[in-house]
Parts: sequence; structure tokens; C-alpha cells
Amino acid sequence: MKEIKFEHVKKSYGDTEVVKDLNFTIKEGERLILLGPSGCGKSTILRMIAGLEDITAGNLFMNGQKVNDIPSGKRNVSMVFQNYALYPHMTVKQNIIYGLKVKKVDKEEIEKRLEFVLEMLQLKGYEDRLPKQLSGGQRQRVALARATVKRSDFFLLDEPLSNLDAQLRVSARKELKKIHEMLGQTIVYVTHDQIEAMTFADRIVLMYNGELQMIDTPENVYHRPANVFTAKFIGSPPTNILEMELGDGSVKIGKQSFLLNDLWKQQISQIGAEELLFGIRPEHTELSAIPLPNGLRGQVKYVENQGDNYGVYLDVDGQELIAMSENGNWHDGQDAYVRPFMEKFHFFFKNTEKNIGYPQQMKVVEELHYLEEGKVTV
Ligand SMILES: Nc1ncnc2c1ncn2[C@@H]1O[C@H](COP(=O)(O)OP(=O)(O)OP(=O)(O)O)[C@@H](O)[C@H]1O
Repeated sequence: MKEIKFEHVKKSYGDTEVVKDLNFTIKEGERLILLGPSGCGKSTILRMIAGLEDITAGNLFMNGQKVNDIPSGKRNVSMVFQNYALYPHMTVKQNIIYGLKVKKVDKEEIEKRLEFVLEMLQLKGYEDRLPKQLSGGQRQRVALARATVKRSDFFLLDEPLSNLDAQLRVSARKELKKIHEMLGQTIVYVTHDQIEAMTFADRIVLMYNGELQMIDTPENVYHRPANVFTAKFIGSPPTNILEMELGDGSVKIGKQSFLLNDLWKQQISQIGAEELLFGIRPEHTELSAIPLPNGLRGQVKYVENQGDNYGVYLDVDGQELIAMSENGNWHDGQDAYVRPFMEKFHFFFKNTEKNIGYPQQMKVVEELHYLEEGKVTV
């Protein structure tokens, strides 16, 4: 089984714990993305898998075998680094096959694998060039090729596309997916780019401050965030998190309130919630210049042009709420009315910032057709 299992894994540098009690399993053949802000411990986790960092406490298993003390060279991993780390004095071909030669792989087999990656990563014709004679995108493909020819069980990538421009990143992700489909390796991929994570991952591990915040599919990370951090980290502009009070079947925000439907009323009463926070994504609201039933009134503070639509920042009784609008004709200080979609509400416990959960009947679906308040059909 090409599986990686963390069992109470910790990593400290001196007195500083940079990875705290990790417990999760990376499944055979999956594309797992380690996502999180700078310094959260992503690279450290990847380097522990690669055997480039010691584990301070706990156990790490690969292929069912405990590998805490197994050196990197014996872990059946290949790794691609952010800076490519190509050998500058070797040609493209030499760079790609160097590892295989060291391992004394049969000559014919080396040629076969070389042909395969040159073809797949569009490097034909570049075999005899030195890295300095290549563009950034080509160098990155050579680094991918060098890791791919090893055909190891585990393919580890540390921000491999961050030096590429947006277009090249899209095509490189496609190539990576192709490699994955053909070779079926278990991929662990570090990035701080949520778009990369959402488009490439089977599952995402979201890290913050050395702690795992959530591990789940991109859909669930977006629609069912485990806590406030996840809700705010995923999505742009970030999820609105508002202070609220519970009224009688309603949510009070500042001096205003809107009614909850029966599903939410039941959910909230079931968990016996005390103090809650209310979450709603900017894209899950309706914004209007005229009052909306069951909505909130705010004043426009700022409008951000996002190309195909606008982020409108409102002051709602002293709290900021961002809504999306197709038109940019909003002016500062103007009254605006916003209605959060009930099917897209999130509630979090105020003390722990953990999600309270969702009514069972509210499925995670991409396309929803809104009828009226709180009623939804798929
Ligand atoms: N050799 C080291 N000695 C001391 N502290 C370290 C060492 N390597 C990393 N750290 C610290 O450990 C924490 C996690 O670092 P890590 O590189 O894993 O973060 P990251 O999430 O990959 O960040 P980035 O996205 O910026 O690369 C950081 O606070 C970093 O300063």
C-alpha cells in the first residue's frame, strides 16, 4: 500500500514546536495538498516524509512500514523543489537520468523512461541543453521529468509551480495530472495557493500554526469549513464572520435581525448553542439598493473591482460585511441591502471557533436554484 500514516507526529526546533500532533493518513494514489499560510509547517511535513528532517515525536509509516529511522534514499520517494535544484553543469538528459544511473537501472529501461517523459513533458529537442539555456517553465518541466523517471511510490512536490506565470501554472498542473493518471503515485504537494489546491487536490490538508485545521475534499473545505480559520482562508474575498446574538428563531446582528428557517432553528436548538458567530461567503449573498426581505441594511465603505464582478464592503451596524455585485455603481456612504442565502449559512461556536454543523437535509451541491427564503430545490 502506497500509504503514508502520521501517528502523533511532532516536530520541534529547540523549544519551538512547529508541527503539533499530526494524525492522518494519506491514501494510496491520492493527490493530497498541504495548504496554509507561510510558516505554518507545510514544508516541514513534506521534508519529514522525504526523510530530510527528523521526527521529534510520534511515528511515521510509509507502505505500512515505520520509517522514522529509515534514511531518505531508502524511502522510495521522489521530490521536486521550488527552485528546481537542477545540476547546472549537466544537460537536460543528464539531469533527468542521473538518479537512474546512480541506481544502476538497466540502460534500455533508462532510454525507455527517458523517451516517455521527454514526450509527455514536451522536452523533445532540448535534451542537450544546459539548464541556463532554458526558460523557467522548461526548467520546471525538467525537474518534474527527473522526479517522474524514478517511478517512485511517493511523489513529493514543494511549491513546484510558484516561479511560473499564471498561464504556465495551469498547463503544468495539467501535465502533473497526466503524470499522475499514468503512474498512479501517491502525490503530496505543498502550496500556499488556494486556487492550486482547489483545482489539483483529491483532498486538502489545511494547516495553521503547526496544527491541522481540516482534512477533506476541496468541495467540503469550501462548503463545510471545520472552523473559522478554514472559512476565512479558503475563498476570496474571505468569508464574512460576524458577531451575532440568537433571537427567537432569528439571528441578530447589531440592531437588525433576520429569521431562520425550521432546519436551522432545529439544528441550533439541538446543539444547545450559547454564543455563536455567523458566517456567510460574499458570493452567497444578494445585494440591492432597495430593501430586501429578511436582509440587512449597511452603508457602502469601499468597492473592489474583481474583473467580472465587484466586492462591495459594507458597514453593518459597526461590523464589516462583504457582498458581491455585478455592477460597480456603488458610492461610499450609500445605503445597501444584503440578503445572505439561508442554504449557505455557517455558524461557529464563539469560544472554540469550530463549526456547529449543518442540518442533514442541506446537501453539499454546486448548483442551487433559489426559490424563496430558505426553500431550495436542486
Ligand atoms: N531549520 C530550522 N530551524 C528553526 N526553525 C525552522 C527551521 N526550519 C523551519 N523552521 C520554522 O518552522 C516553521 C515552519 O516552517 P515551514 O518551512 O515548514 O513552513 P511553510 O508552511 O512551508 O512556510 P512557507 O510557505 O513560507 O515555505 C517556521 O516558523 C520556520 O521558521
